[in-house]
Amino acid sequence: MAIHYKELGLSNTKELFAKAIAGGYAIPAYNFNNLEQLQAILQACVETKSPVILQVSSGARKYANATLLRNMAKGATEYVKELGYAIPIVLHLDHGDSFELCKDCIDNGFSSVMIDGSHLPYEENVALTKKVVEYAHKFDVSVEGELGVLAGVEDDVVAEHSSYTRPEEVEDFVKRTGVDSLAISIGTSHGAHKFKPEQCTRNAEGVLVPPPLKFDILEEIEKRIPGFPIVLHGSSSVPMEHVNTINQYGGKIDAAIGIPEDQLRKAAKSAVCKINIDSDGRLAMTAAVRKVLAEKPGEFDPRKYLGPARDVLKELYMHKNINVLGSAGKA
Ligand SMILES: O=C(CO)COP(=O)(O)O
Ligand SMILES: O=C[C@H](O)COP(=O)(O)O
Ligand SMILES: [Zn+2]
Ligand SMILES: [Zn+2]
Repeated sequence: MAIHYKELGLSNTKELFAKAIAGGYAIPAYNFNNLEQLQAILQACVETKSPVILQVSSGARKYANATLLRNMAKGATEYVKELGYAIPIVLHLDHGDSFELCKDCIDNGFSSVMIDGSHLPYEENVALTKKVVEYAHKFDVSVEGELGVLAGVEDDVVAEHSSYTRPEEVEDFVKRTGVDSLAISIGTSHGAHKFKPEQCTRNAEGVLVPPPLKFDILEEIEKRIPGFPIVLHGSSSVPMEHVNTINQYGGKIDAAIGIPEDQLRKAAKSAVCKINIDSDGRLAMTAAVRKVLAEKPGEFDPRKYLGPARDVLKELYMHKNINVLGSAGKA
């Protein structure tokens, strides 16, 4: 039996994106796979009064189970009320790769789906995206499409092979597919290794600074589809603090480089109204777990290491909402 997202108390992206573009901020899209990540996201967003997009990848869906996830999302809308403030919550499928997967999510309470046909030839991307939009819109579910390929996970080459979005395609794509938002490629990429050290310069403090995002392409896109909601994937900043903690306590993560916060702040002020962050949360949690386990080798109660990890994660998300995306106070 199908369940509509409104029965779960969720929102689609329509109004949230319109307000974010008009207000010059971006809505956080945070991935979750388990209870502690969900708690951290919701606590941070309630405390900062920020709307939130809960992102579920197909991998997360397999990991956590579709039925449990749907009930976690229902629980989320009740939990935020218990915490004292009913922020708008979107449940979004991240990187949907087929019509069937998108349909299954729509039938199971998702209020938004991404159909990622960016790796397909243009006409096939249009056809697949249009098919998802036609189904989704019958149920008032939002759809994110993508043009341009991000380096990294999307093409199996780490941070060197990307093809930027071609501005001359966006108007035709948006018109013919009917999508509600468009993910673009302007130099971000997935994971914790977005650039090679050789691509970076060093600032006065000796910190590696990667090449800037392609804001000229973003501007060109905005000119062609004024006021249309734009999405940035691969927007983790890879905080050195957490990478160093991981390495200090037995981990080994080399040459990790993310998107500097000032670049994201600049993007959030534009038509970019959804910013995807997953890796930073993974790093923060891993750092906290490693620290506790290293300092307390006798500890074997998962609450004693996942609890502190949840607190570090919450702090990270609060920082993003307040200081980077500008979504704090907008719920
Ligand atoms: O784009 C993302 C999820 O869709 C996450 O990107 P990061 O790997 O930079 O966190
Ligand atoms: O874009 C990818 C997201 O970070 C989700 O990653 P995942 O497929 O490992 O769950
Ligand atoms: Zn993609
Ligand atoms: Zn992504």
